[in-house]
Amino acid sequence: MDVRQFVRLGRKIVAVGRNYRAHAAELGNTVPEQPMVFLKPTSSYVTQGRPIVIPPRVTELHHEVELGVVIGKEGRDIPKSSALSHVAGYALALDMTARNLQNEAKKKGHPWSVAKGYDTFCPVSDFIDRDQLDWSSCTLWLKVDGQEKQRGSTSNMIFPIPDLLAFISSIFTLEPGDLILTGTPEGVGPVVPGQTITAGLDDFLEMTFPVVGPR
Ligand SMILES: CC(=O)CC(=O)C(=O)O
Ligand SMILES: [Mg+2]
Repeated sequence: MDVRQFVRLGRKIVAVGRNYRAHAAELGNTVPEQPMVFLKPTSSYVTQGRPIVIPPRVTELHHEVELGVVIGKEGRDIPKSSALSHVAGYALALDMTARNLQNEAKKKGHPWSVAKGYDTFCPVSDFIDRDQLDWSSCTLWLKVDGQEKQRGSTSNMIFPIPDLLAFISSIFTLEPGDLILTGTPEGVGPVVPGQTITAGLDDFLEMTFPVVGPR
């Protein structure tokens, strides 16, 4: 299985919010008592070689670098103890967020689908086989025009991957090709047309996406 397959197969993108204390704090949010889950459409996928597009209504587009978990085996009500056997591998992903629209939605108690769901709002790296990565302690980093904005270790997740898969599969059947976004560490911030985002996992993987304005 490689990234083309999970993008093609990808039935769901299930994202988790506020899974790092320092990120919840930087946006003035409380830490959730159970994983906070939302969906992004698979039409938001974009792979390297294509740009992230800022839509006209979006006045503040934020980067959120996240570890993505690619599901390899179907499961429902998966116990934590066997959750990792459902993982085919990983991908680095950006949960691009229209923060102005998310802030409006939060005030009104509306869902985040619009703020999180535009085309190109889920840039992803190549697929990483599960044997190649220690998911429990890898470093996610992100630079804008070469300047570091985010750096955090997956060891700081409030809900680690087995807990996330157990919780999410109590709601949705997890299917091969699903991508789980595991939340972002601190340092989120805006990007504007003309900038370039580079993000990586330790010095093991790197991906680059230019940012462009409305088309
Ligand atoms: C405030 C958010 O957008 C939550 C989120 O997506 C996260 O990664 O945390
Ligand atoms: Mg996020």
